[in-house]
Amino acid sequence: MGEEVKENTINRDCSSVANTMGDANHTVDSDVKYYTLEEIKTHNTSKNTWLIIHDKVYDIRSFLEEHPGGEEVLLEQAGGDATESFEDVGHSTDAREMLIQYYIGELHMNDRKKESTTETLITTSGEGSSSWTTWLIPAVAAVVIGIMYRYYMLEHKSS
Ligand code: HEM
Repeated sequence: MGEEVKENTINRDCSSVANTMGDANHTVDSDVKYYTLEEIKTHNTSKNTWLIIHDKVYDIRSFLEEHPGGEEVLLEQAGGDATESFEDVGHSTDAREMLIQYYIGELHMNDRKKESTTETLITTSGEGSSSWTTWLIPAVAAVVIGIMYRYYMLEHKSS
């Protein structure tokens, strides 16, 4: 009981923080609860099990015994980000749809990884430079061959 009251207070605090974050959230749905990583980490036992998958927070306490992959794997990830292990297994569409039942909120914006944005930037710039060299090397080669051919023809004519 006491814990529930505490959680509600934290949730309200978090969503008010999220509401003040402005453009980072685009339109902020006031019904969505935002949880900090610090709070999620405290839900790491078999009686109190939260997981993060793709920046969404799930309370999977009631699902532990039902999980076809066993409860151990879930408990290993409890209180943390299970996105990678969840994806590594290659869960079915059914498994993904099941997640909805356990959804309780979102990972706080400040605790989300920014890696994906960096990766995209690196990939984009990498692709850009590779397409540039793709046409430059054959173009230079064609010009050099053209000049060599011209010299060869001139020499051939004069002799
Ligand atoms: C709440 C999150 C999860 C849900 C709803 C879920 C659901 C399911 C379902 C329905 C299956 C049956 C196969 C399928 O339909 O894909 C399954 C299998 C499996 N899951 Fe999960 N899973 C969750 C999280 C995880 C995590 C975090 C891990 C790894 C750490 C994991 C590991 C496995 C493994 C290893 C199997 C294969 C079991 C087998 O084929 O013997 N699952 N899961």
